[in-house]
Amino acid sequence: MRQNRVLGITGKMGSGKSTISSILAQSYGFKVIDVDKEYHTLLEENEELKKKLTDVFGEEILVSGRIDRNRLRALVTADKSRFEVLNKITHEFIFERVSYLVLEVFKEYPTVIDAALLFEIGLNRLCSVVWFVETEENLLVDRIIKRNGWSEKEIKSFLERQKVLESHKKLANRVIVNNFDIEKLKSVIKKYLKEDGLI
Ligand SMILES: CC(C)(COP(=O)(O)OP(=O)(O)OC[C@H]1O[C@@H](n2cnc3c(N)ncnc32)[C@H](O)[C@@H]1O)[C@@H](O)C(=O)NCCC(=O)NCCS
Ligand SMILES: Nc1ncnc2c1ncn2[C@@H]1O[C@H](COP(=O)(O)OP(=O)(O)OP(=O)(O)O)[C@@H](O)[C@H]1O
Repeated sequence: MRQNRVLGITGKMGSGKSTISSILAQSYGFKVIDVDKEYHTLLEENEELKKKLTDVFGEEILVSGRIDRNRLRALVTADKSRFEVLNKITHEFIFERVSYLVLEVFKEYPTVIDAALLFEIGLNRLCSVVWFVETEENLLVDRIIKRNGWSEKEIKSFLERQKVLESHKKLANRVIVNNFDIEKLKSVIKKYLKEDGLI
């Protein structure tokens, strides 16, 4: 299933995956698959997924017939086992969608898969190289508060869920440290792209 020039970028929420993906798109012509966005589209458009989620979590996750992610988030952050059920249902759909994009839609292009849960979902199987992005915890929480406006409880719940990602660091081909400014990040990206034969 492996292809050339499919770069997986993973790491915790707010670590800088999207920032790196944008640099790769703008400066090096990569196509970007933002897995969170693809999943949000699936929630809007995939009737089978919607039905499975409402069967399990109830009609209370719907607002005007659409899945409301705020309601879903409140429901699962309050209960770990529900988070696991949510993952089990959604990851199958996500894998199918991203595989289609990589293997069909973007097959002629260098492509980035941006996903916090790259290894959990098994998307690493589509990648030729995987980079793990790492940012100091206090910088990370500040950036998420600024960007998402979430409560500290919600952030902690997600970061707790993402502790498992630390063990994925050793599964990646590289660790990118993103504690510095954007210019530093750009120069590191250029170096690693060359070394990994991606440009
Ligand atoms: C919990 C939900 C409802 C929250 O939705 P919301 O729009 O508020 O957040 P969003 O989807 O933008 O995710 C925010 C951040 O949390 C990360 N994240 C999302 N789901 C999970 C999860 N199950 N475990 C750990 N981190 C997650 C995302 O990668 C992102 O960094 C939603 O994320 C969800 O249904 N997740 C399950 C599907 C999934 O695993 N998506 C991640 C694909 S990488
Ligand atoms: N080197 C940096 N210097 C300053 N700000 C940065 C740097 N890298 C990323 N940021 C900022 O930190 C925030 C989080 O970065 P980004 O959105 O790229 O993370 P992410 O890993 O894609 O997060 P998520 O998985 O939640 O989507 C953004 O507001 C981004 O602009």
